[in-house]
Amino acid sequence: MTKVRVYELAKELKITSKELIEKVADLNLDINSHMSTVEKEEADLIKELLRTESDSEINNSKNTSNAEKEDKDMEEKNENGVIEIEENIIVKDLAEKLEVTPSEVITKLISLGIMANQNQSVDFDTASIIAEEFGISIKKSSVEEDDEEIGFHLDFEDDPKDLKPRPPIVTVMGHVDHGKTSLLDAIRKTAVTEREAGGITQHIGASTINIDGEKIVFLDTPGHEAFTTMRARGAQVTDIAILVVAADDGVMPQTVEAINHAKAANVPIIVAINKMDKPAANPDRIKQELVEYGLVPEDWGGDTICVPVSARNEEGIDDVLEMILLVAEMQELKANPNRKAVGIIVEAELDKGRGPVATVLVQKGTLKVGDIVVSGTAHGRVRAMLNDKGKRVKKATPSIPVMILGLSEVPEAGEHLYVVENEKKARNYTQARKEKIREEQLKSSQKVSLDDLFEKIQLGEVKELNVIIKADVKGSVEAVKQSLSKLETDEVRVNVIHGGVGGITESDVMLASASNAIIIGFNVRPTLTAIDISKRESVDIRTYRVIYDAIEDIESAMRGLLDPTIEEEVIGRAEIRATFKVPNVGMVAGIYVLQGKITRNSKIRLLREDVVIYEGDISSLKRFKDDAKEIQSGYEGGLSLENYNDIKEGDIIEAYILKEVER
Ligand SMILES: Nc1nc2c(ncn2[C@@H]2O[C@H](COP(=O)(O)OP(=O)(O)OP(=O)(O)O)[C@@H](O)[C@H]2O)c(=O)[nH]1
Repeated sequence: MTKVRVYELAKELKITSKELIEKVADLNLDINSHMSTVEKEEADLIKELLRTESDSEINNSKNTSNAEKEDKDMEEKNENGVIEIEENIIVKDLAEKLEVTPSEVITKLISLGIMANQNQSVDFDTASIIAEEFGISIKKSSVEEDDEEIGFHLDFEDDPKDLKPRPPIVTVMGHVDHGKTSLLDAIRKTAVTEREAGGITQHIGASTINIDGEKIVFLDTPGHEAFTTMRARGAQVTDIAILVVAADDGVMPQTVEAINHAKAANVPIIVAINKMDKPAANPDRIKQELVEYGLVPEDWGGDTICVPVSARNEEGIDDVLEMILLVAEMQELKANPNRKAVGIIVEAELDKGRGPVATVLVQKGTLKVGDIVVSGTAHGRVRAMLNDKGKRVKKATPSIPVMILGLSEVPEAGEHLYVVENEKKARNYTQARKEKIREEQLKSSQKVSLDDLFEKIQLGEVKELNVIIKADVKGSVEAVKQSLSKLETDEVRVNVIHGGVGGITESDVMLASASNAIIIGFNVRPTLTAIDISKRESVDIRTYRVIYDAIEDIESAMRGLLDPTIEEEVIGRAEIRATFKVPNVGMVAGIYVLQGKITRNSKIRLLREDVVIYEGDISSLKRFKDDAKEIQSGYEGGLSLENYNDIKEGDIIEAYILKEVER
């Protein structure tokens, strides 16, 4: 093996032999005079070592500012001072993480008998021994997946062996007045007495109750709206849905909506048959009705748990809680509490004194005071956390809701919250999110619409066309459902996910958005908020007067044969505030324009509770006594319809024009 004399090496390095011997004294190489020899391999390493040393001296003399250094410190270490490194790490990078020079690392490596230069990699075990030598602990960083959206590493899959059971998160849904709020109250009361310590419940959007040492988390906002809003943002927090049905009333439109929302989200349903104290209570009838919607009670051979309760008398509450725990157990709800936290915002607002506050349901990991977090375009350091009893807490484990203080702005409900390593990353993330939002506003959404259905089918992006049907009468809903289910081509089939009677509401639009569905209305119209939201969420709403037209449109769209058509554009809405009978004219409406404008030439629809009762033309439009071409929003006027007199106070006039559109 080739050997190299010390003096030759020193000469090459432009130092004296004595200096060389001093510099490598730590390496225990058994060299003491200029005539000593080292192996060629050792000589190379010494060269490397001394060169990197002089490099880093130059670097150090550049004098990094304190602020920069602090930033860097935060970047590398999490709050416990533990540094995360990958499975294999390049010596130079390891030195940087440990904040030492590469030569210091190489020296330690040589003393371990490992000959590696600064560009070679060492494995985790070696790195951890080296780190220990410098009094620093390191841990293996998990392989993180790209945050699909903007290429940030914010979340990662957990190793199944790290998962621990977590409490279930429950949402209470049901029809108006069937007792959702009362049931939640009764549950809280029961739980409070059982604990014997009555903390005053704070409204933070979700609450935790304790049953014999087991926790259950309830979302405070009953109803499926909040549930669907979150799902539309890609966040599913609910593990179990409690469907409240009043025993004296039965399955009602919102009960059906709730069933369909829960089914669309694949969330198990426990039915609470409420108001059992009422003489008219008839649980068997309720069960019969539930069967029609695919919920077959257990005692009838199905798998839907039905619990009779009286929220008013606090009866049956324990059974509900027991069933929740049972269903939760079957679901095997688990999360890894020992990692950077990921959560979902369930509520957020701007508090006058405290600034932006947000309630987070932790999904994975443990959220701690001091953590640096991002959520949508908001970021910040968690300054304080309050639990649902209003008590300050230092940490929150999976499923536990906490209100956090310290965000830069109010995040949106349904948005994810991630803990990140440092403020720099947090700022970069929110910046990227803001750019992404801008981009999204520019390009149209990916949601399905009849216009691009065929294209999406061809690209293989759509295999099922999800449809929501709303109509003025139940018969139409059924008729359309049946005709639509028959429409099927080789590539695509129609799937009616919800059908109901009444106008198209915000809740329908959110369900459509969450399920990538289109909405079809018969003789009904969307409410103003539903229109706004459909625009924001890019949900395609089609309204028809004749069932045949709808079937034909969808069929054509499925086959890519949708004609270039005439499309309507709604230009405004007005409310009828008074009606007058005018001799020789008929009924005249005193109107107030709510939105947009009404023009003399526009076509109109007369709506009563979002149901279309007449479609036609305007025969006269007036401002005070004069004929008017148009009336703008915020102004009053008079209007009469051509050949139609059945108008009432509170009716809505929707004005629209027809435009030819190219596809
Ligand atoms: N008799 C009887 N009445 C009940 C029971 N549960 C609720 N109620 C009554 O039913 C009415 C509606 O109850 P809520 O709890 O407000 O119903 P909800 O479903 O939350 O109603 P919304 O929030 O309006 O959708 C109230 O007058 C309650 O007092 C019950 O078990 N028995």
